[in-house]
Amino acid sequence: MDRWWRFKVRGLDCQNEVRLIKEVLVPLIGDEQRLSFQPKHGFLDVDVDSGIGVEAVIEAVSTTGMIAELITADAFTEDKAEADSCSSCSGEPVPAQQTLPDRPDSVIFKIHGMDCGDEVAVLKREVGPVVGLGNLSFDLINGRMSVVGTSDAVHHAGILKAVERAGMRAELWKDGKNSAGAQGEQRRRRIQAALTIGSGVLVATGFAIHVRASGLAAVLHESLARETHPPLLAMLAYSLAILSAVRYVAPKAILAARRLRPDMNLLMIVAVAGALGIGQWFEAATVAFFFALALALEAWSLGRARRAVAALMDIAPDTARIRDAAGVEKDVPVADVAVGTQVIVPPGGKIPLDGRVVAGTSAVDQAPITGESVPVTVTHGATVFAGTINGMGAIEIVTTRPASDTTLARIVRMVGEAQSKRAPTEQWVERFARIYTPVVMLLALAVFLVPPLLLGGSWAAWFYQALVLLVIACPCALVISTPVSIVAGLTGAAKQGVLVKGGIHLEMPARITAIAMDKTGTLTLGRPKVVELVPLGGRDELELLAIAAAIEARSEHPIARAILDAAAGRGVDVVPAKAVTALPGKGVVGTIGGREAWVGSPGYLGERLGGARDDALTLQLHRIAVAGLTGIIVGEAASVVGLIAVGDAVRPEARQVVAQLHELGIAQIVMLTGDSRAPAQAIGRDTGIDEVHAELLPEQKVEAIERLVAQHGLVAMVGDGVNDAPAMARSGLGIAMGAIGSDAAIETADIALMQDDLSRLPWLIRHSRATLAVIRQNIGFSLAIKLVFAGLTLLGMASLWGAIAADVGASLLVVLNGMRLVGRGERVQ
Ligand SMILES: Nc1ncnc2c1ncn2[C@@H]1O[C@H](COP(=O)(O)OP(=O)(O)OP(=O)(O)O)[C@@H](O)[C@H]1O
Ligand SMILES: [Zn+2]
Repeated sequence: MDRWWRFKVRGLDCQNEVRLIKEVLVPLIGDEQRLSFQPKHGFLDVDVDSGIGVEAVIEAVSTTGMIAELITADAFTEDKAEADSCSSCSGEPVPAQQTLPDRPDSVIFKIHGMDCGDEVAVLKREVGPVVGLGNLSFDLINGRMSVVGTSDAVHHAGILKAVERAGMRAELWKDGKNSAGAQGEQRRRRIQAALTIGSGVLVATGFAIHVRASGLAAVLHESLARETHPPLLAMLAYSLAILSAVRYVAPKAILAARRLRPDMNLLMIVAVAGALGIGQWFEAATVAFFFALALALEAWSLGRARRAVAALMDIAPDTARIRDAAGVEKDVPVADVAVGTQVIVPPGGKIPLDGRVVAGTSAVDQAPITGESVPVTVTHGATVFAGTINGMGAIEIVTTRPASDTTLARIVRMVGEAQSKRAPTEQWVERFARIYTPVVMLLALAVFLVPPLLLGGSWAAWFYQALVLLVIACPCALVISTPVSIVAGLTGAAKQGVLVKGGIHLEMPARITAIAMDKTGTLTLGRPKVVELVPLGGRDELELLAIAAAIEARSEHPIARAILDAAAGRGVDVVPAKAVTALPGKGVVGTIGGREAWVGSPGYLGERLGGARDDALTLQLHRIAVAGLTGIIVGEAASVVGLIAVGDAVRPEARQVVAQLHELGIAQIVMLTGDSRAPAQAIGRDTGIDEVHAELLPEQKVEAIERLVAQHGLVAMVGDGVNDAPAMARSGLGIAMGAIGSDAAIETADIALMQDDLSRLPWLIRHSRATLAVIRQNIGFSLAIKLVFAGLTLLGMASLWGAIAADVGASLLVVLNGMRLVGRGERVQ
């Protein structure tokens, strides 16, 4: 099996889809071994010898609603091409995952009534066939659904209809808070809340009348034997309570019944009807009320999570102060400010848009984005971000982004979308609930039939116990707890300047056993300086610098910047070289005055000189390496012009962070670098790194990651997200540092640390573990409550109202427990 077709499958991004594709393909080719998946990239590889044609694969995949596209007929050349293109590209690597709504050809709908994972599943079922499942993505927090590639109105109508079939209402998304739709949504929520409260009051009224007439014991479930009804007035109150409570439940229940997919709405309606059937008015009314309360609670908790994300967005002002053509200053809405507009930011004001400083100097507090409150000094040319707070100096900026696309707007959008990338525990809970509910329903049926038939129990009594079991079958607390905890965890992280791009990535840091770190810019500050100039072959220092700077003039490498700074510092006139080519991981070559010149690593020197040795040079290089510096060799044609020793300071927090990571149980911390062995090892010793891999070419970094993954399983790769993109993509979890100014880093990484500060790394691991702990507590607690009531029921000791009250109580507790994660970071610094 060495020849593969590789398909890019739109919509393939998690194990669920892998299963779907396997279901359709395995019967066609007979052997699962002939398929391999990389959900992270959306790749599906099919063995060429599996006896199936390309068309057949595409066709089969399309039946799942996803779209497969053949991208290459040979995985090996493709792998290499990918590594090459990423390592040699100087600027933007291809983002590993495209976030759907960023695509210009996508249309976004606001979906009214979409508040939980269930509804997303229904929408996928109804809308998926209309537009292709792969084109759909959901943002539960903001109630948004985006569809790729629908520009025509006919299609829109079809989508709106499909959403209606799913029992919800869609409208085109409009930015801005007060669209008619949002108001309608608010109105619906208010009505729902009012009906729920009304229902509660009516239950209490009915209860009071009922107790006065029949006594407390009779009301609370003692009256089964007697064929008495509550007083007429109490019956009226109970009926009204039930009607207002089921106003929003009944339509969903009917939908579920029609589709033969029993869900908790249907369950509740059946329980209420059953209780009425045996004359248990009080119980029927309490069940209806408490269930409405549980739904209101779910909507409220999601609303709170929504507001927490919206609060992030609110930190950017609505207006910007610009100077118009006549030179008059005026405030305009940020949405109307074009890119390239000059904006005035007063002292103490919030920066309205991303931009570059063109006048003034100030200290900017970036805490709203990075979570770090130490101000950053900005002057002419510095980049500033919407939502950050200007210090004491007035500055003027030229905007570089429209309001809808600022760094902050992207963060908010990504946190919103992160939610729809389901975490493993979330998927587990959903699968569990799908099995749990029907099983308990069957158990209820057994409880109803078995004791009266076989043991001579009373029909009415056991029918009642069966209803109790039906109520227990409702997985409310269980289903609500995980998404709420995850949204809270994502939001809490975002508030600390840690952008986690999916529920799935929020659980991973807790589980990693090894971390690979890039050296330059990650363990070191990434701002190398020229420490020493060693001219050789009769040249002087300035000649050496002039040649090196000429070659480096166009390079973006940190070493190039160091050399150019040194040249500028000594007043060297830099004439950029011609025909400059970067050799990733090795150096740079070009021509100066018609002669070839180069700058590069000792390894590259070896390549140039072939077998020839130069003892003086070797000695100098050794001396530089022992001092922990990086030796760069400058040459012209076949002769060496000199050496430049470059030093990059280790981050002050690096040592402590590595120690903390060890304490957290990360067994292996590995440094990957293109630099020479000696300086790399010096830094490794300084920081307490376990293992140093030096002199790696970019593609060797990828191989090193693959080896680590094979050895340790889940490995995180920490880098800058730009040069390290290929290695990050191969690791289980790509973490980019200092991402605030780099969109490429934000796009490629699974987790982006906005600040340029390593200490967020142990924080992230602790946060991830705290999130997992909360989720486990919640799952354990909800299941325990259910077990207790199931036991009580089998003993004939439970009551309907007790079961439902416990359910609602449990829901409330798990929601509150999950919400703790939003504010968690503020205490742990
Ligand atoms: N523009 C350049 N100028 C001079 N030397 C270079 C240049 N680019 C690469 N090199 C040489 O190649 C080596 C490896 O470069 P590479 O960019 O792979 O790693 P690095 O940035 O030094 O370290 P890290 O891998 O930790 O980021 C450098 O140490 C240097 O010796
Ligand atoms: Zn419930």
